Amino acid sequence: MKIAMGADHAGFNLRNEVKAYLAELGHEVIDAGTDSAERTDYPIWGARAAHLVTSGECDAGVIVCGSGIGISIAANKVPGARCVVCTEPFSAEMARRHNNANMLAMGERFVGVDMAKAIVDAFLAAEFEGGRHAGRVDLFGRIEQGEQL
Ligand SMILES: O=C(CO)[C@H](O)[C@H](O)[C@H](O)COP(=O)(O)O
Repeated sequence: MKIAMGADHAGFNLRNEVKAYLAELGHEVIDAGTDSAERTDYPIWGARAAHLVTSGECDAGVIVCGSGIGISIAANKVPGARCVVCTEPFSAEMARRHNNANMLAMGERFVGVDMAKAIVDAFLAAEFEGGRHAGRVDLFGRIEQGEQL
């Protein structure tokens, strides 16, 4: 798969670990930055990674900040992004299966490297189930269009 990555300073080290892991697994990583551990603003990197996914350039995104929260909020402001913050693998699996999540966010201050790898594994292995979930995911798009459901 082609995977977009992004991180702020607080997610920089974990982003690098996960980036190397994804490459080991044979995935192609497009890194939206940041490029150093210098303090920066997470919305920039969450949005840049999200645009790589929603434009179709990448198949999925993995983004990291201190908690995963701020950068996921930023990613979800980009129409078409469905980003979830996960601290354990089962949430990552369910986010794919039921919500067709296309981006995963994690917090370097919350999860260690081994847990992050397990979360990524679960996220990438799971597939959207469609069926009753498809209409609900379609509603996300209608909300983005400004429709009041
Ligand atoms: O956005 C966050 C919290 O929702 C991230 O954890 C940021 O990485 C964090 O806020 C950065 O904090 P810092 O004190 O500037 O390192």
